[in-house]
Amino acid sequence: MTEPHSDPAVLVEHLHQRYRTRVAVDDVSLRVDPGEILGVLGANGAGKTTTVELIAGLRRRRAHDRGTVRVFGLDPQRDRARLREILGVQLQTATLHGDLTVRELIDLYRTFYPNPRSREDLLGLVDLHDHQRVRFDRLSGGQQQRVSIALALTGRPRLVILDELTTGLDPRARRRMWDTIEQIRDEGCTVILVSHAMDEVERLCDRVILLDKGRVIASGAPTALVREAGVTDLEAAFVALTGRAIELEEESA
Ligand SMILES: Nc1ncnc2c1ncn2[C@@H]1O[C@H](COP(=O)(O)OP(=O)(O)OP(=O)(O)O)[C@@H](O)[C@H]1O
Repeated sequence: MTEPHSDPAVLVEHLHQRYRTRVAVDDVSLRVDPGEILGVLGANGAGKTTTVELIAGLRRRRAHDRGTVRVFGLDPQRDRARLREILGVQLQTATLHGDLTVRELIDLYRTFYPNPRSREDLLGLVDLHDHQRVRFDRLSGGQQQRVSIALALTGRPRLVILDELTTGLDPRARRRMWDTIEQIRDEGCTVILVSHAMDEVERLCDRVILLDKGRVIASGAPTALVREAGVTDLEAAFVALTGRAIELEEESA
């Protein structure tokens, strides 16, 4: 592979994160180039959420947590305010004001950014025009998830981090979200996608990293990983590389 020439969107070097005695992230290094979609794969407990939350500046680092993270040159710990202007995050545990309607939530988020997407645009991206006057806490789980994706995209982020983009969405909504991700990538947005869904990763991701017990055990284009593992699809490559199916819980250390 030739060396990319542009400055990286995300550069992670020798990242470690420990919770008491448990090592969650163990010497992870990765690079995401502008406009790329990077997939982060791994079994439950592999360290995916910890890694992306460190990139997003959402986990506190202590002196013994080694390694560096840069997002468009910013340090997520030190440059929080500037990072917030260029980063959109949809996380597994989004906590939103449940008593606001979809429309009110979007309008609220639009006030946080200097050049937000229009409400109409956001409702269209996640196909929620018909539910804009419904309170968030009255929506189905899948609809709530689509709202959190819209909110992540409100500020026209340069980097968006999506944790379990389409888990729990019906097939039509999944395809719609895939189109949305391709659309924002075409607009120049860089995407990190944490996923267990191999069809989604194969369709969307330029490259993937495979985490196992906090370490990167493989990385590359989905087709290259499949070829290297000598199998026919990414799911089989995952099993060949980790020795287990992606749905299985990692045993506690
Ligand atoms: N706040 C925390 N305190 C203590 N341990 C934690 C904490 N967050 C994560 N861990 C542990 O760190 C390890 C990595 O967790 P993480 O949530 O990053 O994994 P994951 O790959 O995102 O898993 P999943 O697919 O289940 O979301 C796990 O062993 C988990 O139990």
